[in-house]
Amino acid sequence: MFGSRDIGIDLGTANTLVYAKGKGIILREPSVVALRTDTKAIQAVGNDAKNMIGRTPGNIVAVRPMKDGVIADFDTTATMIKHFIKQSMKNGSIFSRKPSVMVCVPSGITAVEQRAVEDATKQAGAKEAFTIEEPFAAAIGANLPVWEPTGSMVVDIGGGTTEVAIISLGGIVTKQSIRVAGDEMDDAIIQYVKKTYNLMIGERTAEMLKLEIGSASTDEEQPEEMDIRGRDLLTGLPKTITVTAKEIVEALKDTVDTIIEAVKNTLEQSPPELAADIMDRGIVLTGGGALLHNLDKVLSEETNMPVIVAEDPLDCVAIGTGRSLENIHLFRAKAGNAHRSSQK
Ligand SMILES: Nc1ncnc2c1ncn2[C@@H]1O[C@H](COP(=O)(O)OP(=O)(O)OP(=O)(O)O)[C@@H](O)[C@H]1O
Repeated sequence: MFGSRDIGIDLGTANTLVYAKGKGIILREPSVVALRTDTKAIQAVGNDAKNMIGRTPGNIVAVRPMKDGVIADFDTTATMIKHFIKQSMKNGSIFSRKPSVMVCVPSGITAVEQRAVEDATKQAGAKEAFTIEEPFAAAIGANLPVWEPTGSMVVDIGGGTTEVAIISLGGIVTKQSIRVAGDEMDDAIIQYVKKTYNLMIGERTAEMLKLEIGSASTDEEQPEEMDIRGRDLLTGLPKTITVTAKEIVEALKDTVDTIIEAVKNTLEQSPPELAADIMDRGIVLTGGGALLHNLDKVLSEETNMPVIVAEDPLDCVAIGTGRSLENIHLFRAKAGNAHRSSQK
């Protein structure tokens, strides 16, 4: 049973979300931690820390401990998980007993890292902790019939990773995880502006360009252009330039092509029956990257499949993680099996 105080945590490379049954999303913060470089003491977590990115004095760094879709810095990740669990307990004031917690992790993490996330979650006050793979949680959150004998395909485009999976009968049949997603798009924009205009811009400006005028292909609906500020690499002085939507399409082309390639590869590995199911139901996009203008259209043209952007794509993983607790007995059984086989 999914108790009313149990929670699901989407431990994303860009954002961490906490979902509680009956309450919905009770916390949504960037996965960022600000630390002192000398003592490693935590200065800020979440929104407060994100505002410090690129603006910290020498003795403070704002880090994204999960930046590349894996846990790059475990201790900081553990501190972050604890901070968010404690904050949700305070916010929601719904935990009169210790909750069971399901944490969604990138599918590329190792068994050791998985165990470490579970330990950190327990240390933060959970009665029991489990992990779920990101594309599986995304599919549950997007209302796909994951437990049925029918093929569902989900493409979760987050900050650090794009996870593509075909699911049937409660399991992932075939999957691919690439470290190309929203962050890589921001990076591509930084490189484009640097090369074309000799202008250095920060990550946040690049992300703003992507959100405001970014697109996977050109069309009239998108705003035409946007003014941005950066540092002129020739003079060293601040400068403003105007970037057009067409230029951002060009900057994002390689990243978009890589994502399309991953989707095609996964489809190629799919058993034919499941491919036929997907043809009927369509490919479902989740994660913030799913919101890139025209990405669904381009992907549909390239695969000849219907492509649907899930409702609330940024929340699918968190919602699915929370809902998976309704089948907590299956996770308990799996954890028991893993424990027994490690003792053999
Ligand atoms: N409208 C939009 N257009 C394009 N990209 C967007 C849009 N809104 C958000 N994003 C991007 O989505 C990414 C964050 O998505 P999400 O919160 O799903 O990632 P995450 O779950 O934290 O990461 P991961 O799945 O890699 O662990 C960021 O790169 C952000 O810039």
